[in-house]
Amino acid sequence: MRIDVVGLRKCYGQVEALADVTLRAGPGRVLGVLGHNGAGKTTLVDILATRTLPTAGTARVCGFDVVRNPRQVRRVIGVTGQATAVDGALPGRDNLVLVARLLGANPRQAGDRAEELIEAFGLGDVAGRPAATYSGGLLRRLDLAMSLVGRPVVLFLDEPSTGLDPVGRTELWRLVGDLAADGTTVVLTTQYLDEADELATDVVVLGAGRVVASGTPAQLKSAIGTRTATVRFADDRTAVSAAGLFSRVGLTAAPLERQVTVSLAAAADVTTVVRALDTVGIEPADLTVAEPTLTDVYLALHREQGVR
Ligand SMILES: Nc1ncnc2c1ncn2[C@@H]1O[C@H](COP(=O)(O)OP(=O)(O)OP(=O)(O)O)[C@@H](O)[C@H]1O
Repeated sequence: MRIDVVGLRKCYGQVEALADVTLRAGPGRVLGVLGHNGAGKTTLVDILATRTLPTAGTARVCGFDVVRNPRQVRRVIGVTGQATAVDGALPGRDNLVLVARLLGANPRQAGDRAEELIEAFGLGDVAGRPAATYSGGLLRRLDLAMSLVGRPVVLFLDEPSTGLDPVGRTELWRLVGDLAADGTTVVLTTQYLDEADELATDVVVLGAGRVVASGTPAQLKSAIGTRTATVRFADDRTAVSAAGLFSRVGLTAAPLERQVTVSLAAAADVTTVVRALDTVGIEPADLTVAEPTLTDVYLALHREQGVR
């Protein structure tokens, strides 16, 4: 296992940031760590990245215990996120060379590694410019490249696409997907559920320092999420009366202008919707069924368990 956490607990004075967290991740997995502000995501990553010590429990990265072997842990991990490691006054190339030198490479090796990453991350045109002149997307790419200089096998990514435009996000997601395909284990902490939906092979949802749900996105969606049917009508008035009808037959329905969204919980399926309309002779203009997203899963957990 690349990441092996058992019964992890962390207290900051009276605050119990992590109560009892157990999780694992192997090579090539992208572990999405989700949870509200204060759920314990940063604390978990800080312990795994040896920035803070746990109060109890064990955490191993590539078999190295974070408390007993922090130096070995640091040698196999990369940390990236808010572009804090980038020196804006230096060109992108020099930032990469600097990191390589800090990791012990000689000038020639450092230059070679910088060129490899410049090429892999499409930074060739801007590598000679001070990083302060980069757009948000370029800066994120440089930050990610810098975290990969030492060829980490475990990479911690903190909200990697914050502030990126849709093209930048898609590009960054592709780069992360490629890393995982090459065997890197990625731990992704994010508030963006679509990001986790796109990237994560496994998800843990933290709530008040505990794991409140875990599994692959597909498992979570089928266990917790609810499919929805969206029915469109000719006009607002029909939509409102259809919504009332759905409620009377026990369906949860929300009208919005000419559209009604019906949640297809365990017992209900799309035929219940169609039959209900049929009994009163209402013709829908259109009907679509959508599979649940991670956002639906998260909101359901929030309702059921008060995930915070
Ligand atoms: N250095 C610290 N001293 C005291 N309390 C802390 C410290 N760091 C974190 N906490 C508390 O521990 C809890 C977990 O915080 P943590 O930052 O791990 O959550 P998070 O899920 O990363 O939140 P966010 O999404 O806001 O980053 C919170 O109640 C927080 O206030």
